[in-house]
Amino acid sequence: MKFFIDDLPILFPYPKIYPEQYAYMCDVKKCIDVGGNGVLEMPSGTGKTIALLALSVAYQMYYPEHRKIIYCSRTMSEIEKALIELEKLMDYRAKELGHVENFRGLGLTSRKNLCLHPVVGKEKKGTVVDEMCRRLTNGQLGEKVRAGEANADELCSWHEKLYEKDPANLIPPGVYSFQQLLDYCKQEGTCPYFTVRRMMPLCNIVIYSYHYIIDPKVAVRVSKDLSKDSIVIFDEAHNIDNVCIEALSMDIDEDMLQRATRGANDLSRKVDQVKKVDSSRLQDEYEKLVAGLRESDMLKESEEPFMENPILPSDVLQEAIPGSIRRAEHFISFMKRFIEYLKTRMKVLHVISETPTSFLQHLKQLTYIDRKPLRFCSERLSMLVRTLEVSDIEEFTSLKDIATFATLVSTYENGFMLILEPYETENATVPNPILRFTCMDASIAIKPVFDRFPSVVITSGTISPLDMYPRMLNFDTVVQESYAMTLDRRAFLPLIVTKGSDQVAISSRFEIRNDPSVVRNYGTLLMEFVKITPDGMVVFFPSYLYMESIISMWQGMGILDEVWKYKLILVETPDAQETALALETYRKACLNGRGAVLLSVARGKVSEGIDFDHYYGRTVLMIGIPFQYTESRILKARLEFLRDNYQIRENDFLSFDAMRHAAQCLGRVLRGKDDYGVMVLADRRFLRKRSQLPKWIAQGLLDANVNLSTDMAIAAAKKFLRTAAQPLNPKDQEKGVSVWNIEQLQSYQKQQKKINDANGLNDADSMSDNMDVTSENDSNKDDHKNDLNNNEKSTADVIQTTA
Ligand SMILES: Nc1ncnc2c1ncn2[C@@H]1O[C@H](COP(=O)(O)OP(=O)(O)OP(=O)(O)O)[C@@H](O)[C@H]1O
Ligand code: SF4
Repeated sequence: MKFFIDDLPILFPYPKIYPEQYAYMCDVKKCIDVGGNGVLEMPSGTGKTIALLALSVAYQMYYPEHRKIIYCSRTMSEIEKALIELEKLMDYRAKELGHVENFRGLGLTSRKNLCLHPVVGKEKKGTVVDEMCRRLTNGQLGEKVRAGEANADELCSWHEKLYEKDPANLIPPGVYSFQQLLDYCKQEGTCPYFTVRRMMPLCNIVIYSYHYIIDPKVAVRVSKDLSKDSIVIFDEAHNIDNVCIEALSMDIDEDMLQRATRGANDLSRKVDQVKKVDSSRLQDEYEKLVAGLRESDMLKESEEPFMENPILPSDVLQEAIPGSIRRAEHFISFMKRFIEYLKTRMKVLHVISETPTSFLQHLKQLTYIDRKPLRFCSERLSMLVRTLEVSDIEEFTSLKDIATFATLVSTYENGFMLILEPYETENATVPNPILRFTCMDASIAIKPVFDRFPSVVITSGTISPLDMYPRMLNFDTVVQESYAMTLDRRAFLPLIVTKGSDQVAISSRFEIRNDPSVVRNYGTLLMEFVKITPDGMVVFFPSYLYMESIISMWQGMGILDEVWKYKLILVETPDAQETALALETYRKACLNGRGAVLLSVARGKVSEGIDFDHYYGRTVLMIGIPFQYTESRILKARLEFLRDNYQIRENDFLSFDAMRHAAQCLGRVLRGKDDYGVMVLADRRFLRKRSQLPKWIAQGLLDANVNLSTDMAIAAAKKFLRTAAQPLNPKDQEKGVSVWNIEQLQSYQKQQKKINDANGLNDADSMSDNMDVTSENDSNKDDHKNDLNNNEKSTADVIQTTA
């Protein structure tokens, strides 16, 4: 279908468009036009991806600036999905335009997923693959090989092959899904990972994970050459604040310190060896440092440093490396002293929470280590590894982590905290200390993105309340919208169940969550829903610990035996492979008619990106509200920070966070307009939190369907499932309610134009007013009284799951 938004011709690869897609595209265009940021919440399964791609590609190809598109998503499967949609779009454009455009669209994922090396590619851990690859692509070694001084076998041939190709055309124009990229590179004998990395400045669109643009350690290497007028899109951005925080946080444990000591000793031995064989190398490095040269001045173009500076480029000191760490042996003993200091700090048996400033003061008192040289630790270590021409860099991973920590702790002050936890759990008696350097301010890591790129669109199916993101991430918006879902039939049935059939209130509140009557009522709810749900059903718990305890209680009550009669029971575990196996079995059981119920946790892998479309998910049951573990010290520190600095109250944040994850779980079962499903919110407290649901879910929640008991919910769901299972009437679609053909779209546009002319507005402006779109400001005026008391203690592993 071809249509215009203002003067921009859009080629849309489907014969029909959903009204919300059109409204969404108008708003995205508005953001790009005025060079501002947008926060947009679009219902699940309403074709957000293709709407974003169709609009941004049209924009890029039509206007002379040809602004590059940076599309960031969350998981590899989502990136792959976007690449496939992009391919579909470009095929359609070629058909409509009568020629294939000169367009290159590539996706980037980690080396682990793209490596073709027969040995490295088999490694399971991403960090190991990265380190091994760095050794095989070492720029210094490459030079020696080319000069005939080293054996070519020590390098990766897939990487070396790239040097034989035209650097401006390592891969011909086109859109490549990951599979197509791998196939092409296999055929050419080139490395897919570096093909994409090197072609990024020449791509029209790059689709990759947020980390590549947010995490300074990666962004400086991968995204530094992207042009400044690029259009940046963060899709599935409901967790973006956590990604920002993780980028600048790190944990140190005793094992890491031991390995760092070994690394420092090895490095020391290497220095001695080099001194004996070729002392001029170290002297040369020293002289360069005295002359004020920095690592960036010494690296050759094709060379990558051993480690990137973990801090934001704007925070890197533009000064010479301090004299005290210029000599290799001085630097190593400096690092050793720092590691020993950390080891003594770890011996404390009570929790310590301190600011970076007080940590540095204490460090100085005990060891005379100054802040300044600490700031240069990561760069200095990277230079030394280069000078020593070390190739077994895996040995120094922990030392690298300690250098990263040194640089971070000495650079950042506000918005950061150090928390030393001597015991893993509250009841543990054997110490297992962890020193956590935690960032509490998500706006720090994302600031360079907002500073550098004029248009940043943050979007997801669940980011209510929308004004929370601009506050937490500290940016201004030009558009902030939440779209309702247009439907020509009821496609989903949200139900709030607050009590069992015996009228006992149900809730996962800490005080009552293990009460046998509550557990039994939750069990009965599950049992009854299992009986009436066809095929697949997904159940979400607030945490692994609660899930385990409730499952064992259900087992004792005979509930699981009853469930078993109707469906296969599968459970998500923290182990990714086990969960993948459970999911595979689940799908098989849904396909062959046995039906299955998957017990999983909110914030877990299943809730964050697995789609249960059609018969894979007809009911989603949310047992309790997935609040974070409020006793976590990191969370407490962050809450305090948000309150003091961004005036976000603790309870507002906790309930926003819980509800975004609950909504994310609910959205799993509705994957398109022809899909249907029941969404059960089983907790008394959902009554008060109702207004915090995304607009599209709240819109489907009728007053008659809140505050239900189990039997009432079952009656409502039974009726709904019976009606929704009837075949779709194609005539319904022709009414122009939930889909528009071109005539319906044009007639809508004409009507809009008339209204606009009368009001003196432009098309896009009025779209929101007429599309049942709300500004979040008025949809979330909820009172969040006494919430802290109600917030629950779940488990620390919820936090781990999130990480
Ligand atoms: N106008 C349309 N007509 C028919 N199918 C469409 C249309 N737009 C999108 N689709 C299809 O609908 C499906 C769902 O789209 P998509 O996965 O992009 O949804 P989404 O909004 O990104 O969902 P989520 O954000 O929850 O992942 C896709 O298979 C897509 O190809
Ligand atoms: S260069 Fe490419 S193929 Fe070679 S080890 Fe690294 S990721 Fe693997």
